[in-house]
Amino acid sequence: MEKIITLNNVSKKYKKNLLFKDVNLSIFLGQSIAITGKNGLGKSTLLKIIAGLTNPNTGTVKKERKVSFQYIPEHFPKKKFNIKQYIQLIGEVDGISEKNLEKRSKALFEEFQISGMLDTPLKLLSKGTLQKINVIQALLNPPDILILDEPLSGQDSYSQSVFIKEINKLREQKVAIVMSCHEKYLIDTISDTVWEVNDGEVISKRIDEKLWYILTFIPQKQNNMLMDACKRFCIEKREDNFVFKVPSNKVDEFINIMLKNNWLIRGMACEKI
Ligand SMILES: Nc1ncnc2c1ncn2[C@@H]1O[C@H](COP(=O)(O)OP(=O)(O)OP(=O)(O)O)[C@@H](O)[C@H]1O
Repeated sequence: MEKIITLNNVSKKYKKNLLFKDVNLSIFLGQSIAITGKNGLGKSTLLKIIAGLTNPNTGTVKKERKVSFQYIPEHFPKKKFNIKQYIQLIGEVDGISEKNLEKRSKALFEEFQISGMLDTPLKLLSKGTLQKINVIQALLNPPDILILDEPLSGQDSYSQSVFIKEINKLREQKVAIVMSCHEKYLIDTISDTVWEVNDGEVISKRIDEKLWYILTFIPQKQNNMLMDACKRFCIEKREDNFVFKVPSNKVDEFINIMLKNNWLIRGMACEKI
């Protein structure tokens, strides 16, 4: 993998508040990094440093070559434009041809189910819809590095699944993804590396351990039979509760099948082996 960004001894503090010290990390094309950590420890600040929007107090962020960035902030600047005008403007700034922009944005509007609200001014949209516009904006013209601050905040579960699908397409195109994130299942689905911000340090971990989900379901109808998919993963039955152990790469599909077959989800936990 080609290295594109190197952080050398990066430290950041606001007045006496030291967020992190001597961070030495690299970003590679095609890598997908999730920045985790408790609220207020510096995840957004680290993203801004990588994007060149905030300077570190000490250390350097070295670009190994010319790279294109797309930074998606957590909060959206509420402009006077409506959705369509805003996306057209972004297309012009990015130099996307009119025809291409029309085709690509139409498909994304449909996918994110916002085709019916294209004339709505941005200032009237909910936070979740604004996040969708943010993500569409990034997908229109994939950069070398896509930086996302809390990309799923406010998004409904359907949009989350569209987002996951689109981000995985970008990973296939070797876009580097760096996002701050609290949702464990999202990290598991789209990240290969976690940077954990804690106690003034940023620790990098590869996600190479296999993750399993322990899921508890009960059937809604007494006569509902265990279908093949669940027979494979069932590890225990406690009264009406069936406990399943499912590998992370199968968990979405498994939950969908169960819900379609009228099972109710009662519990979910994660374990590493
Ligand atoms: N421009 C600034 N001036 C002064 N302090 C700041 C500034 N930006 C951030 N901070 C402080 O730095 C700390 C880290 O903020 P940051 O937004 O990076 O955290 P975070 O981990 O992204 O938080 P969250 O999970 O809540 O989004 C916070 O205490 C915040 O108040």
